[in-house]
Amino acid sequence: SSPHKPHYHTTCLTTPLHSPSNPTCPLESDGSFWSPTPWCPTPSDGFESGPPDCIFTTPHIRNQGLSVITFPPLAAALISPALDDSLVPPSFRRFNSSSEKWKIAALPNRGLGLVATGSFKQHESIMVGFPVLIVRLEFINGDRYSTKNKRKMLDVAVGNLPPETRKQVESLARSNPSNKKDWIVDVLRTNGFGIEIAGEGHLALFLEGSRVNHNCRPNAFWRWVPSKMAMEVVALRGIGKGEEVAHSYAPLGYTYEQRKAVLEPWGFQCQCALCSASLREREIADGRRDRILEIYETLSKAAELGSVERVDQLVQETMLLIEKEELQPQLVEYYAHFARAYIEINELKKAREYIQRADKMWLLYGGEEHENVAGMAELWKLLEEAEMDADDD
Ligand SMILES: C[S@@+](CC[C@H](N)C(=O)[O-])C[C@H]1O[C@@H](n2cnc3c(N)ncnc32)[C@H](O)[C@@H]1O
Repeated sequence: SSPHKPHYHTTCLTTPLHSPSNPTCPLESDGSFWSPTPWCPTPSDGFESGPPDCIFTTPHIRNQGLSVITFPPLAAALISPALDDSLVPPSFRRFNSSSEKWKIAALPNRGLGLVATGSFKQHESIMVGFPVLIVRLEFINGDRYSTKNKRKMLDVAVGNLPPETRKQVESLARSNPSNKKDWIVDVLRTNGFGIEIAGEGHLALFLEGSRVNHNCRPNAFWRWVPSKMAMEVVALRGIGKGEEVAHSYAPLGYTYEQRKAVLEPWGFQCQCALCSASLREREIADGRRDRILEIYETLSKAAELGSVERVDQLVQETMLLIEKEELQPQLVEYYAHFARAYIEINELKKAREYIQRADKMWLLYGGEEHENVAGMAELWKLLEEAEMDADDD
């Protein structure tokens, strides 16, 4: 058989997404898959106690290779559902360049970015990308490793990648990082996407996906699809040919100051339309955003007081503010919140309607593997219990 063909047990392919590890999964020690053999620091490398983060590389996956620095069971949980390229549906393999409707182009004041070369409908998939480097967040941010050791391990992880991939990773480096020696940490901090593997935070680097710039009123969002080991950029609204595709690096709904604070690590002055609007316009937007949050908190109080009219009013006000601020993706959380309030005041028909809407939106935005499958199941259970109680009365 081909030396590049991964060896795997089919049981690994059914590893539940968020189970920390599958004891039948052989990947942790499977040298025929990881190449070179995974490397783990020991006390002689200055590493003290606890489970070490190891370096895993698979040089051929998805035609570009992947290096991972994390705990061994997490490396197995990351890769096992997505091991076999042939099991990945065509839409999740590398797009054939003739079918791509985007290009990477130079843009004023923000380096390179993604530009639509065709139009996209709302919720259409724009780009699918696979990670080339994934690093456990606490490996970078924590102090279990010295700066020197972190640098050494990151250099090895990148050095293990095929030359073409390595070159592309290097091209993501800024020309003026504050510390040139830590270029790869800088690349990860300014280009990495936060993903979770079995509940643990990691930074994932994508070659093309990392070129998507920030906009506070984005026309796109991205999601991590664990079973395909892929990130997908999806249109939030219709996008026309020639438009820049941008997502928000900051959580949607933040005020100007909050955005400024979270965007700080990227080291750029946000000049999106919302941030460079007049002070008056910014204050209006911030006022609405603050009010949305205030209602979120007030809603359960109104429900506690049992006032249906008040809950109705607050729900309507939130919907209006969300529309004005173009924060529709946030509705997914608000629908669930409205439903909880309506359950509390026994308005079960309304509660059911909002749970249905939340369910639909989670699927729309998060896909089948969205991060709140358990949360939604719990909400449905809550409703069904309330409905049974009501029937008993
Ligand atoms: C993930 S990269 C995006 C691709 C980047 N423009 C490039 O040329 O590789 C993030 C960096 O892009 C720049 N950037 C992204 N969005 C921006 C914006 N709205 N305004 C100015 N610079 C931006 C910043 O330098 C930021 O650190």
